[in-house]
Amino acid sequence: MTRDSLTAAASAVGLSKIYGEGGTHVTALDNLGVEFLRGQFTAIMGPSGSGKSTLMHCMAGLEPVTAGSARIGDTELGGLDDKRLTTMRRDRIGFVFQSFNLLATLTALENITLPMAIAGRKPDQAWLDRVVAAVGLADRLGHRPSQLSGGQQQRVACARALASRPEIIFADEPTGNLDSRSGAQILSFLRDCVRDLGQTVVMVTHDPIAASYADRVVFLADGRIVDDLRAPTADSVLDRMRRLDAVARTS
Ligand SMILES: Nc1ncnc2c1ncn2[C@@H]1O[C@H](COP(=O)(O)OP(=O)(O)OP(=O)(O)O)[C@@H](O)[C@H]1O
Repeated sequence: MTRDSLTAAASAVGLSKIYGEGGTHVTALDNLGVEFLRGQFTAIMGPSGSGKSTLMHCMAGLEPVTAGSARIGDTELGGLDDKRLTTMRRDRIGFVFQSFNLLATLTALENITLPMAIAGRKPDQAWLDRVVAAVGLADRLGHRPSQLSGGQQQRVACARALASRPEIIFADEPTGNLDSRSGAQILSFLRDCVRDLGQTVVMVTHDPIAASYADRVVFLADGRIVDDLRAPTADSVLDRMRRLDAVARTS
């Protein structure tokens, strides 16, 4: 079986998102189609305002779509009421944001296990040990966020996203607030989770080096997918960005 014959962890068909109405409306996503395959690390790139965050928010059920379909696995998000959407996000999706969103009063371990505690689920201890070892935080589990560096805090946020073995992790510029060394640790970690643990990760980034950790880069412009690059390197990503920029300036 080739990787491309794997099933989609998330998919969009004819996805449109329009903010506002009448003369002030903004078309953030324009009849977009995409599949994010299981066990792959996909980066989403594109100029500011091209719709990257909107795409991720619609795919994660954080924003309602205006038209078309957004699915997690076989589940059509448009068909879920608020309660089912909340449960689906909690049970099937992991999130990593630019601001780490950790609770200041909880320890690293409590932050990691909080979503499962809220869901009333017991963590799989062997898996949790593996995740904690993979993020290299075994000796920091009793620390509170203020006692951790930015990179360590983001590693806690990654471990929290992974703890419940979600079907897909959405990461919105996870290295945006980190120095390059801490950023490289997070990116290596996400890549290893995909390669070694079979995790599916979709990450928005502006950084060609960050994108080069992915298996695939999807480029957005004006709410549409305009390019799709496999096995990216920082150079090949930069090259595509320059080409797309040149096309945008002449059109
Ligand atoms: N809540 C909102 N209300 C109105 N317009 C919005 C809203 N959120 C986003 N937009 C608009 O939708 C378009 C796409 O925004 P989005 O944040 O998805 O882009 P992006 O590619 O993630 O940008 P950036 O790289 O700057 O974060 C932009 O024109 C933006 O101004």
